[in-house]
Amino acid sequence: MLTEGEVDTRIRELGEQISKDYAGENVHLICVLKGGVFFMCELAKRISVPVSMDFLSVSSYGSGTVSSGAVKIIKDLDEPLEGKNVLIVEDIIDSGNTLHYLVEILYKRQPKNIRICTLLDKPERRVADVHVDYTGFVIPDEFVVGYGLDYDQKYRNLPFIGSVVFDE
Ligand SMILES: O=P(O)(O)OC[C@H]1O[C@H](OP(=O)(O)OP(=O)(O)O)[C@H](O)[C@@H]1O
Ligand SMILES: Nc1nc2[nH]cnc2c(=O)[nH]1
Repeated sequence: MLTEGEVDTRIRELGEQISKDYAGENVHLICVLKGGVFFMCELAKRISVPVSMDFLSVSSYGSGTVSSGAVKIIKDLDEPLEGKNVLIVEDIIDSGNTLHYLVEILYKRQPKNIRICTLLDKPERRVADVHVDYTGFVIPDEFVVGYGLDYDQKYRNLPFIGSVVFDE
């Protein structure tokens, strides 16, 4: 769907935009594991203001076989967020549930502000409201892998974004 060159060029552009927007400030990048890790590392290299980084992992609350959409933190951040310019870095926003609930949880830690940067956005699938500040690419409703995104924990290491064709 997207070549390595297209992704790299877009990440460079996002880094430039973020560096302008945070000029004179620090930015605290938060990676949502595992998928966000490749994008965050590449993005961090393209940001010219001082950067700090932290990592968390979430899982969804299930109720029977149906998920409520809400998430819980299963690996928390190492550092407090109070007074920081927080930029959450994600590989993809799909239903929006992960970020909708995560932002709600993290705001309680009194950051100066929280913004969201995602490499990919599938707006057609949105069910929860999320304000996205930086988007790499808006993509159609197809299942994608690569650049951190997995299929059954595989293909995260592909340096491009591929669309998976499932057999009928
Ligand atoms: O907008 P949503 O519908 O909530 O989906 C987006 C979330 O799904 C993916 O994570 P996943 O749960 O696959 O975990 P992973 O990053 O460890 O693969 C992705 O990295 C986002 O965190
Ligand atoms: N790997 C992968 N994970 C997702 N999570 C939400 N949408 C997707 C997708 O298209 N691919």
